[in-house]
Amino acid sequence: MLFHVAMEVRLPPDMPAAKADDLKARERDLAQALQRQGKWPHLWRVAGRYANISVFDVADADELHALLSSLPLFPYMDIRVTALARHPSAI
Ligand SMILES: O=C(O)CC1=CCC(=O)O1
Repeated sequence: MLFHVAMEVRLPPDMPAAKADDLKARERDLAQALQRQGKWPHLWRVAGRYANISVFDVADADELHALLSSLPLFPYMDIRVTALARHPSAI
C-alpha cells in the first residue's frame, strides 16, 4: 500500500548542535536502510524548507505508523499522511 507522507522538521532552536547532529545521522541511517528494503521508495527535499515529501510502500497504516514513529526525528516533525489508491486513468 502506498502512502504520500509530508514531513516538516522543527528542531528546537536551543537544541545543542551535537544532539541535532546525532539525531540527523541516525535519521539518515534508518532512512537509507528503509530505502534499501524498498519501504521508502521516494524521498525528496522540499526546496527552500527543512521538509521532505516521501512515498512509503508498506503493508498498511499500522506498519507506516510503526516506521514513522521509530524515526529519530519523529518527536520533532509535523507529519501529514495521505493514503494513495490507484487512479482509474493510470496506465
Ligand atoms: O531532512 C529531513 O527531511 C528529515 C529526514 C527524513 C529522512 C532523513 O534522512 O532526513
